[in-house]
Amino acid sequence: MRNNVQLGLFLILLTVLGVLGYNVWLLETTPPERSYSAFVDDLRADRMVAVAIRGSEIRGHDRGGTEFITYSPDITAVMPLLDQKDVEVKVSPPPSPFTRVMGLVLLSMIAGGIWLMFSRRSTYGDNTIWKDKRFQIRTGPGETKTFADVAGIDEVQEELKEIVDFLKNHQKYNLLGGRIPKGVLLQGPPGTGKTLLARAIAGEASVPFYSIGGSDFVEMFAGVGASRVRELFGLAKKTAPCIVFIDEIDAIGSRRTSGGSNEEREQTLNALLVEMDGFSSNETVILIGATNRPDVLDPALLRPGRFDRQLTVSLPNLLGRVRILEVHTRQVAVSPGLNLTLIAQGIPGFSGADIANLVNEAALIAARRQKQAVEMDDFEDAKDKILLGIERRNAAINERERRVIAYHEAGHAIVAQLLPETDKLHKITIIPRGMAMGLTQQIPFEERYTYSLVYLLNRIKVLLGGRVAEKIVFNHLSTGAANDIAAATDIATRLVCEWGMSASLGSTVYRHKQHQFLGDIATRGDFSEATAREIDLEVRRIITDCTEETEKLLRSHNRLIHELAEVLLINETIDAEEINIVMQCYMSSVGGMQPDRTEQAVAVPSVAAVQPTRGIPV
Ligand SMILES: Nc1ncnc2c1ncn2[C@@H]1O[C@H](COP(=O)(O)OP(=O)(O)OP(=O)(O)O)[C@@H](O)[C@H]1O
Ligand SMILES: [Zn+2]
Repeated sequence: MRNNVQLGLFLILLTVLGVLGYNVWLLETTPPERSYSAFVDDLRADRMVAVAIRGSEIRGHDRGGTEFITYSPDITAVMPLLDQKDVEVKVSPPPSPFTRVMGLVLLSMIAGGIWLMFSRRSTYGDNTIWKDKRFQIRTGPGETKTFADVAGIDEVQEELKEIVDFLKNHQKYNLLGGRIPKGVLLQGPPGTGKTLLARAIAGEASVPFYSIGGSDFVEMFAGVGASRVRELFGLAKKTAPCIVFIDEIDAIGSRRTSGGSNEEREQTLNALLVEMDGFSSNETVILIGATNRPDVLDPALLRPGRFDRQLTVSLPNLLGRVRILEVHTRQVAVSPGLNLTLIAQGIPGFSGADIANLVNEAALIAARRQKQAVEMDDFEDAKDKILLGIERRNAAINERERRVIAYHEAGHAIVAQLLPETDKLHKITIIPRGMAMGLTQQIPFEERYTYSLVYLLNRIKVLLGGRVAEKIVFNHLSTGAANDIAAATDIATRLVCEWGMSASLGSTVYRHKQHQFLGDIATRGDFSEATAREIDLEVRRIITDCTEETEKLLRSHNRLIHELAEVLLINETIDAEEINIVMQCYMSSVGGMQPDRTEQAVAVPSVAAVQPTRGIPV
């Protein structure tokens, strides 16, 4: 891949240099232009020595030795004058259309050549064995990934070790008559390492690896996909034991419809099923399919003897993220002070691919800063860049708006700091980034799978804290809190409808109209109009109560809002340590008041669906 890119760049450079060189040469060889009338005047005044005529172009030099070029509307008109003045005349034929066409043809051939080289070799480099542009298979003993490159998904990896053993010792299994599994379906969110796992299996077992995207099978023409399936498996069987990996298998494997709307895809799927049933156990071809949408797969694919192993690859937890960070920081120079656990804590919800990207981005930032090794602040900045977009330091924000933002963020931060069971504050900034004008970031301290009612209510209050602070200080409402309010409403709604935490509505699930529930969008029809009203009222009550409590809390710490906002206005970004200093100064001035941590936590199961706290944009 890298070689191709280099080659491509080299070719582009060559072309650019060529074009530049040609232009310079043209400039050098083209004498300064003289107007036609000036030329005729010179001719009449006997100042011409010799001219060369080509088409309408006249080049020549005068008695002073100066060269020039001019263009004549009608050469025959100047000929008598040239004759009369005894100027030496050379005539050559104008460039024929043929030469022009040849030039064009040559140029397009060069361009076409470059394009061909790119399109043929770009995706899979030297391992590509089918050079059809749309349909590429990568194979090769060159598979260098191993299980050492995969981290954070140990259970899945453990299951797959067995497959490696099948591939390595297939004779043993064949002798014993055991049936080797034919297909493994890896399902899970994007970027969690499904492709990587498949490659690592091939690498561990040192067998050929054929990789193809599901959508590559589906063509405009009926029958093409099916024949490609046969071709692929024909090839695989010849080189068994081997692994065939089909990414996005849902593109061909989704449920067949009775309407017969997509015949081509069905033919392809049928061919795949036939092939899977077809290969016998002494041809150890293991098919690995990957999908993020297992729910749409045709049940026929999941029957025993086909994809009989189904493994879920989920997003890594805290420890998993640390391990993945370890894998990816192996190739970069990192400073000894790097705390991977701290980094992993700050990136809940990141997939393996996100982490790989983060490490790369941090390394780039460190390089830009001329550092010898990647440090914590490089990671911090890389994370912000990925999560929130780039800093917009030059965004035109007037002074009053800046103040509003500072007080808004201070409001979020103070509520988070004063209430119990809230996520730890990580950073506050009033530098606009991406869509956000300012930001208060919190880090969930430990991996949370369940959330208490207190946590959820306090999270709503933290979200509302920005707007409430604005109201207290400026006595106005602004649109800056739109996202906060949406997030707060969402939590309140789910609290009532999904988690059965409302006192008046009780522990009942209400499939609320806007909520995606267990995969399908439920409609309001699941409960009565009266209940719907009650839900609305209850959600509103929660938000109103939380707003009132937040306001009470912030009003009683009015001075703290001003202090924190002033620090923010000066420093723009402050981290956890600095926030603590401001808090401590304030606390000791008011007599060591401690946050009230007496409320009782109520554990609630299965609330993992709450989005990880990724910061609260204004
Ligand atoms: N568990 C992991 N350990 C180490 N690296 C990982 C892991 N998961 C993902 N990565 C990194 O992310 C890259 C992309 O992951 P991969 O393509 O395997 O994800 P995927 O699950 O197949 O995604 P998709 O569903 O989008 O195809 C890998 O090449 C690797 O660098
Ligand atoms: Zn906000």
